[in-house]
Amino acid sequence: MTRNSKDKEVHKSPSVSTLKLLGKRLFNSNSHTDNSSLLLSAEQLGNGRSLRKRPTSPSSGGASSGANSPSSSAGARNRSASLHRKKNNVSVGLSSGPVSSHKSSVALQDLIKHNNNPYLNSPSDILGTGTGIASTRDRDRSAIEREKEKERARDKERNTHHAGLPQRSNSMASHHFPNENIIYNPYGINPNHARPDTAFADTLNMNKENDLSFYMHDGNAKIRMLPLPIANPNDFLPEDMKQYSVHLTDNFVFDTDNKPIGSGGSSEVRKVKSSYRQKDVYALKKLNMIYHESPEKFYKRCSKEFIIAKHLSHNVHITNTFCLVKVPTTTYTTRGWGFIMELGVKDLFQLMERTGWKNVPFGEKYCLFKQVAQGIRFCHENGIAHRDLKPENVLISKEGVCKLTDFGISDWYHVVPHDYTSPVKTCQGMIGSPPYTPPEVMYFDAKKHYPERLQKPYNPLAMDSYALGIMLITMINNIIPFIDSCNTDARFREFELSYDNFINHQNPHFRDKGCHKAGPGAEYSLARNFKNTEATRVAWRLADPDPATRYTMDDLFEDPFFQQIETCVEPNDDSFVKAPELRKSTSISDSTENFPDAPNEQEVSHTSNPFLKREPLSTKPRSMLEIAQSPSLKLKPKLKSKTKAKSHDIMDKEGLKIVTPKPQGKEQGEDQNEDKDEDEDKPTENFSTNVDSLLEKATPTSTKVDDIPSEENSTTKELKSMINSTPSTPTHNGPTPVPVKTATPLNKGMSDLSLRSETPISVKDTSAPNVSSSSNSIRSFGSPNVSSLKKKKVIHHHLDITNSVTNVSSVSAFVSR
Ligand SMILES: Nc1ncnc2c1ncn2[C@@H]1O[C@H](COP(=O)(O)OP(=O)(O)OP(=O)(O)O)[C@@H](O)[C@H]1O
Repeated sequence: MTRNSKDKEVHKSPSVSTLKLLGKRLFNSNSHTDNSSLLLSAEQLGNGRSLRKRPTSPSSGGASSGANSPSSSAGARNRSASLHRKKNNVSVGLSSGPVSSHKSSVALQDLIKHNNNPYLNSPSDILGTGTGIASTRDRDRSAIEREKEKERARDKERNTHHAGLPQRSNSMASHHFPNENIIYNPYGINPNHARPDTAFADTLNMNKENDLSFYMHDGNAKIRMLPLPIANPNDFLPEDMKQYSVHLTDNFVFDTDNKPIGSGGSSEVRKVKSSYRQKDVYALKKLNMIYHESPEKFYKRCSKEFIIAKHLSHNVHITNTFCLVKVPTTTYTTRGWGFIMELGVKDLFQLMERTGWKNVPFGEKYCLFKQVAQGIRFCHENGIAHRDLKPENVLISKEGVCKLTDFGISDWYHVVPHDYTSPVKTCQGMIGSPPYTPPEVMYFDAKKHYPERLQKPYNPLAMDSYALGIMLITMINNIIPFIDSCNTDARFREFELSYDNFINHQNPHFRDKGCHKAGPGAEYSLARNFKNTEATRVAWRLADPDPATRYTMDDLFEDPFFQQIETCVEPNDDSFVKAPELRKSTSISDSTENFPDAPNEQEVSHTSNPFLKREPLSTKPRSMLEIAQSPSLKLKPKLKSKTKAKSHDIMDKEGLKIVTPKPQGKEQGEDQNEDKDEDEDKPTENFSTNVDSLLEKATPTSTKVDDIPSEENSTTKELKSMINSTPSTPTHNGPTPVPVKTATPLNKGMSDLSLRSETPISVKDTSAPNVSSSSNSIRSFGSPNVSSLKKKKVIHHHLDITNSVTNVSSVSAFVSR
């Protein structure tokens, strides 16, 4: 397609020139994706990109719904996509071979060692001319040396250039996984050179881990912590999601190894354990405020993400999200909110960055791809568009099952959220993570200066299809195909051109609905490594630059190649994720006394979160969605006693294992089951201090409520009154907990709420010669939980991917998760 080129004057960032520097082979062994012949010299690299973690890039205003619902940006994170991309571009110039040391504190080394995966396709390769020239490691090294000085100068310039940018967010942070051979450095900024106002930069630097002051300030001494008191999550949740416990430390403790296991633009993920069973380990996604986000916006954004994640937490391909809790300031975290989630072993990006990924058979890659597709389809069937699909947001469970995560910019996509027959709500604004963000969304990137006429409302479902296509291309090629899916990127322009060429010269019906003729062959660089024109049809149709003709998820599931991909797991398999045991309830008086002070209707009226809107109840049987339409954010006084009584009830409707406390006066130890539980698993050490007292602890930089901007005064006062009413004595000092019911499987609880798709996905997975896996021999997972996936066909070992540049630490990190 040449449409973009015509419509838009190509704007090349000055930083693009720095991309034309170094190339490095990502994988250099003979494999089905052997790219050695495509390796380019530094001059040929153009704007090649390494395989790097992609930051999520909500627009400054968020992706608002189109004409239908312009307010849907309420929950969006304010991050500058263009800015990060510019920085990304700059960073690309530093390329080097694999570096094994994870302790390097030198900025340049960090960049160098994680930039060994440039694009391998030459611009001239687009129609198979194959002019790529291998770039030797020695050449790269010498080039790197030459670049060191240049990079220092560039860093200096960047620091100056971006200082004080109004929309700077935490997503600007440069996170470094110490054990990884690719840095998560979304803006290409060396952590050690990061501008001082990147509040969460280098949070994974172990040396700074215990330095609380690091968390308290950004470079301008602006505090990025929530002001006290921290709001009660229940005040932001619909009635049927209100929680028995809202404090992390009611039922969880931090993992003693105290290592972050992941980090994103607005969060940091750590392991937490059940207070009662050491073996029950979960992920705590600690949510961070982003720049210039008011506390109220933070609460609404996070509660929306939670509600969506919880809403979807009943499918084998969705990471279960259990609770939204208050998190205290500790040596591990700053105070705030966090999600208790199912723990993933790795994310897909971390698998793909391993050197052994190139040797993963096609069949296994397609299995992963199909699992992701099934997760996406499940989201769509449940009214949600993910909108930020990328390898980093696909977790792999210890059984090797793909699970989608990060619903931070996801949204209900129907005009009437709970009415799945209502039309699709279009969106506007720049969101997502390039290059997985499709071209129609990239038109909204302010830095690209596209004419407004190109900025048209887009279909959020088509975003997910496109991202899936780019993911498949990346999985097969081992590298992302381009930096941005827009015509400012030469490689994207080449892709568009080759798409048009293929249609014009080889398959004029390629874009026709139901056309399942072969896709592009080896003469097209982004098709070559597939070695299968059926597979290229799927990848290219999903990644169709034109959203009007792009494969929908239904189209994908009708594709014969897709249908015959064999997977390890069926979409309707039970996930059987063990829900955390909640024995201790948050203070009864805390929750009851908070309710009257919850935000009033008007305060939440501008949110796009349909759960927080009061709408007339439907006459249909009440699904969770419908129930959520009338959340009692402002409880009537009579609910006080109701809530109080509720704390003694079994609250398993969210699938959480709730152990109802005994009435006052009941002796501890009366219940044999509880004793047995604790005998079986060594009780985990718990905090002796209650969360509120931790939250209320004065810190050198704690924000005074009085200091909150006037626009937030009403909310602040309400929150203050909520938390100030919290007694100093925690609930768990009260009634003795008595286990009265075992865990209710989350999927069952949720299906009882009519949230399961009416039409369960039924894909007959049969072995196909052209996608057969070389690892079809059935092997045991060796996982204690393997029995829980009884229906699963164990045919792949998705986690068994070697990494020749892995150091000891990374191996242990891999195993320990
Ligand atoms: N439940 C989990 N178990 C294990 N690791 C996780 C879990 N959730 C997240 N992670 C890790 O943390 C990373 C960041 O998580 P996530 O994407 O949810 O954060 P975010 O702040 O929303 O990021 P983004 O910048 O993409 O919006 C993930 O890529 C993954 O590596």
